[in-house]
Amino acid sequence: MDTLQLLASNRSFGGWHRRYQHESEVNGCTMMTFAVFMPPQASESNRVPVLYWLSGLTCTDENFMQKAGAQRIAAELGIAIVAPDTSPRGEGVANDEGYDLGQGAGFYVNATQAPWDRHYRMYDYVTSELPALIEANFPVNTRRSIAGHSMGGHGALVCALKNPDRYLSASAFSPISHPSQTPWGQKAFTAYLGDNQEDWVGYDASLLLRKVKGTDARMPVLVSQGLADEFLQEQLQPEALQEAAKAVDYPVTLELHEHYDHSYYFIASFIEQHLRFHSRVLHQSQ
Ligand SMILES: N[C@@H](CCC(=O)N[C@@H](CSC=O)C(=O)NCC(=O)O)C(=O)O
Repeated sequence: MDTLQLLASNRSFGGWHRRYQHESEVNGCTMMTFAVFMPPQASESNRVPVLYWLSGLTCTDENFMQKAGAQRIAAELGIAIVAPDTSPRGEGVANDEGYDLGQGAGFYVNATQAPWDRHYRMYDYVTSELPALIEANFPVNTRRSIAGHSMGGHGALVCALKNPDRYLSASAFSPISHPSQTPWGQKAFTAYLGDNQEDWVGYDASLLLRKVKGTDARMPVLVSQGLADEFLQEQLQPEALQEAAKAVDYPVTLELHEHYDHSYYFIASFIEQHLRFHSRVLHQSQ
């Protein structure tokens, strides 16, 4: 545990919410931050499964933990939740004036373009470095699922689709479903990955889905989308994901909810459903 610096500790529903800072090798950053909710069932003799949560633009590890209201159900279900920051941060880490690029907007990709390629390797961080750190330092097992919101909902889908051996299920609230065709995604991918759109394919969930072959491993995917979401048409386009899933017969369930917007009020309303969805798979006997 000596590589982890404890920033905060709060008792919550019989378990613990804790924030940590550590040095990230893949991001070349001394101040990566993440939060963990450890349910009361967790112990060295009862290691629990983990849901990784990826947040959206402008977020840190704190938005989900403070606003989603996930702890009560995670405590009941015996699931740990790990919420990383949305980018590397600190002096010397490239940034942009816009809220949708740079610190707070890492898009969960490995950047290939200067100046971003020095620190922005959030895909490797989320799929490899962070799980290894969590599994070495906390009473968890290797049963993992992944979920997120907006930029993070899309990140969760990409991480899951590219690593069907590492995750058992995936879910997303209001994901940026087809980022290579929508403004937030195009801005970020151009900066992080360059102008050649062929280099974007591996980070676009709708395009990745279309590459799934009949014999490839599949996992259950749940997507929740509010119909009053202010970003729905311009940025999110869940129909692209739905059509791609249909084309390759992938088990994606898209649920549309009237009157709900893009905010954490929506996430808080349906997080219990998402946690129970993941729990069924995470606790399935092996
Ligand atoms: N212009 C807004 C945009 C930021 C925003 O809406 N962020 C969402 C995620 S959007 C997609 O990734 C968010 O989760 N915000 C944090 C929160 O706690 O609600 C702005 O700058 O506010």
